[in-house]
Amino acid sequence: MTSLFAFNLTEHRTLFVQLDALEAEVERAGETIARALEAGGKLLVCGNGGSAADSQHIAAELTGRFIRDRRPLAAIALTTDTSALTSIANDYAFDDVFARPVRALGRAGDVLLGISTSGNSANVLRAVDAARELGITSIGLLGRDGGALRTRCDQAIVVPSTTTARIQEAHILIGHTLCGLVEQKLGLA
Ligand SMILES: O=C(CO)[C@@H](O)[C@H](O)[C@H](O)[C@H](O)COP(=O)(O)O
Ligand SMILES: [Zn+2]
Repeated sequence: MTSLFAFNLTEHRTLFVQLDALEAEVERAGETIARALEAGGKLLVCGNGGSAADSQHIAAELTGRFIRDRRPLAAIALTTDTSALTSIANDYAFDDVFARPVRALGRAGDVLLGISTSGNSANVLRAVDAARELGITSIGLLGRDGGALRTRCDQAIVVPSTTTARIQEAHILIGHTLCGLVEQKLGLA
C-alpha cells in the first residue's frame, strides 16, 4: 500500500512540474509589487487559514529580510491584529475583516495580494473590491479554477490543482519567488 507521504509527494511532484506555465504571471506580479514599493506604496496581504499564515510569512520577508540584508520594505498582513479581526467580525461581518482595513490603511498605488486556494473566500473578494475603489492594484494568488477572484483581481496566478494542501505548497513557492523578484528588481538582491 502506498504510504500517505508517498501519495502526497507524488501529487506534489505532479503539480510542481506544471508550474512553469505560471512564469509570466509570477514575473508580472513581482514587477507590479516592486514598482509599487519603489514609488513609496506598500503591499497588503490577506487570506484565511493556511493562507493567513502565508500572508504573514510573505509580509515578514519584506519588512524583515528575505535573502540579503537590505532596507525594510513596506508590507502588512491584514491577518495579524486579533482585536481588529474580532471587532470587525463581531460588529459588522466576517466578510468585512479584510475590506475594512484595506479602506483604513490602503492608498492609491499600493498593491493587495489576496491569497485563496478556492478563489471564493468572501472576505478576500470584498477586500479586492475595496482595493479597486481606492486605486489599489489587486493580485490574486489562487487555486482550483481561480473561482470568483480570478476575474475580480487585476492579476491572477492560479495554481492548477484541486487539493488545498498542494495549492498552498505551490503558493509559498510563488510567495518566496515574489519576495526574491522584489529584491532583484529593486537592486537589493
Ligand atoms: O490550511 C488549510 C488547509 O490546508 C485551511 O486552514 C484552509 O486555509 C482554510 O480552510 C481556509 O478557510 C480556506 O480558504 P480558501 O483558501 O478557500 O480561501
Ligand atoms: Zn494548510
